[in-house]
This record gives sequence, structure tokens and C-alpha cells, in this order.
Amino acid sequence: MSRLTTRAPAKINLTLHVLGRRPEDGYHVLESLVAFAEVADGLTLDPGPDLTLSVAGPTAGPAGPLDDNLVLRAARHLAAGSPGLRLGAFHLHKELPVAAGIGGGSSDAAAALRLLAELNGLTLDHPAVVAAARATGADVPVCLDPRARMMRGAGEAVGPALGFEALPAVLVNPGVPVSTAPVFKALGLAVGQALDGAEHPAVAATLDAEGVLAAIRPARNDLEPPALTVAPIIGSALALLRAQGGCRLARMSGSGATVFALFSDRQAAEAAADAVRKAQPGWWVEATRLA
Ligand SMILES: C[C@@](CO)(OP(=O)(O)O)[C@H](O)COP(=O)(O)OP(=O)(O)OC[C@H]1O[C@@H](n2ccc(N)nc2=O)[C@H](O)[C@@H]1O
Ligand SMILES: Nc1ncnc2c1ncn2[C@@H]1O[C@H](COP(=O)(O)OP(=O)(O)O)[C@@H](O)[C@H]1O
Repeated sequence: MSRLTTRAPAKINLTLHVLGRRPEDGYHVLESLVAFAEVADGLTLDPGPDLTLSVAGPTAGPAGPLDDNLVLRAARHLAAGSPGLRLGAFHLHKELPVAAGIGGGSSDAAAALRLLAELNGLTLDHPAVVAAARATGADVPVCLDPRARMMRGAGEAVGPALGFEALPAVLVNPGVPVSTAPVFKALGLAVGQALDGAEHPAVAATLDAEGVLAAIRPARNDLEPPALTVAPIIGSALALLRAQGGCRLARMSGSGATVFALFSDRQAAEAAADAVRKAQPGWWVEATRLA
């Protein structure tokens, strides 16, 4: 079989409610509406006898040592659970900012599992594929089939694809890496503790873009306040997006520091992205659509 190719899109948490911290493993129980952007890393697999990885692209360095790369970790988990699995040489083109709340590494891991599943004739809901995704990271299951859906539990429970109308958006990362664990820690929840914030709104599959916006507006990202204490520059990024004409909603994704803003149309999003780039030439800024 010749080279297999896929894209690993940025994951955006349109909402992220923390319900508490579970006793089994101290992980936080979440309820999050997740969508995916057009901007992505690229992953290829050349089938062969050995599992290898090469990485290039603007954020290859910050992604860390090859041997720890989530692409290899996911592949090793799948190989361990699937004797005789066909493997090969992965090449990752790394575009997405790292430690950014957009799950770049998780999306790369999920992309690796997609390519190995394709090579080996496995479906994405095959128990070995699902187990490998869960073992690799909390965000990997939702990235396996990257379409907007609800994510629950610590990330292991993913709902059906919602298929809603794509939302014109701008993504902004202010250039400060933010690790996930310290942000959860800064929430200050004790193991076993529950939170009783307002319930997550229902998001129906049939909603148009206005409907999605209306549904998520009263929701929140509970990691935003603790992330702001870890990286106050997130506040500046949010303020800059909120000052742009046509900005309907601006919020942080995941544990930050990437923030997103929603617009009514692509033109308004492009204009806002241009203005943010002018104001902050060192920041990562992308006009995109989320679905
Ligand atoms: C916060 C979220 C929201 O989508 O995204 P990012 O900000 O990472 O993109 C995810 O829950 C992150 O998922 P992921 O980055 O895969 O997490 P993991 O590697 O499994 O865990 C990193 C650390 O985060 C904490 N963690 C993660 C998930 C969760 N539900 N509860 C937690 O407490 C744990 O301290 C864990 O050691
Ligand atoms: N393919 C990868 N891309 C990005 N980071 C990776 C990758 N593999 C391993 N990592 C490690 O995982 C950490 C979290 O990366 P990332 O997925 O970008 O975070 P986030 O989910 O917050 O956007 C990084 O600090 C990096 O050391």
C-alpha cells in the first residue's frame, strides 16, 4: 500500500464546564462542546516494517523529543493491543502552536490512529482503537473523528457528531505556552469535590450558526479564570478580539492560552484577523471556520 495522508485539525472547546474531580484518578469531570478548525498539522504514513517518526514545520521544535511524541505514543498503544499490527514511517508537519489549549498533540495522536486503522482495516470504533486513544490522552478520543460533538467524563465519553453549520471564527495564541496540569491545579478542587455551576445548555444537531451561538453564549469555559492567573496575557488577547467589529463572542479554548472569537461571516473574521495581526505581529492568528 502506498503513502496514507490525513490532517490533524486544531480542537476548539466552544464551552468547557468542570463538574468536579473524580475520586478514581483525580481527573476533572468535564462537559465540553468541541469543534474543529480548518487549520491543521499534516500527517503521512508510509507502510513498512518499523515504527518511525520524523517531524518538520514551524512548531516541530516546541513539540519536544521525537520519542515522546504523541504520534508514537498512540501507535505504541495500538500496537500493544493489536498483535501483528501493520506499522510504518510517520511524517508529521507541525503547524499548530504547542501547549496551546487546541489539542495539537492529541489531534496528531488521533490522526496516527486513523492512519493505522486505515492501513489495518480497523474501524474508528474498534475497541483496540478506542482503548489506544483513551490510553494516549484525555483529549484523544474526541479527536479520532474530528467533527463537532459533546465530550464528557474526563474526555473518554464522546457524543454523536452534531453536523452543525460551520462558524466563522478567529483563533489567537499570544505566544505563551501553557501546560494543562497547572491550570487544572489552579482551579483548586479537592479530589471527590463537585462543583454546581449552571447546567450546560443543550446543543441540537439541527442548529444553524445563529442557533449554536445562542446555545453556547450562556455557557462558559471554567478553566478561563485559573488560566488567567497562570498567563495574564490571555486577558489581553480576549480584550483585543472583543474590540474587533462584528465579534459576537470571545472565549478561551481548553486550558489556554489560545482564544477564539466568533463572527457572522468569513469577511468579518478575515478583517478582524488582519487587525489583530497588525496590533500584535508576534502572535499566531488564524481566520477559520469551526465545525
Ligand atoms: C483541557 C483540555 C480540554 O479539552 O484540553 P487542552 O487544554 O489540553 O487542549 C483537555 O481536557 C486536556 O486533555 P489532555 O491534554 O489530553 O490531557 P492529559 O494529557 O490526559 O492530562 C494532562 C493533565 O491534565 C489534567 N486533567 C486532564 C483532563 C481532565 N479531564 N482532568 C484533568 O485533571 C491531569 O492533571 C493530567 O495529568
Ligand atoms: N505531536 C505533538 N504536538 C505537540 N505537542 C506534543 C506532541 N507530542 C508530544 N507533545 C507534548 O505534549 C505537550 C502538550 O501539547 P499540545 O497537545 O500542543 O497541548 P494543548 O492540548 O494544550 O494544545 C507539549 O508540551 C509537548 O511536549
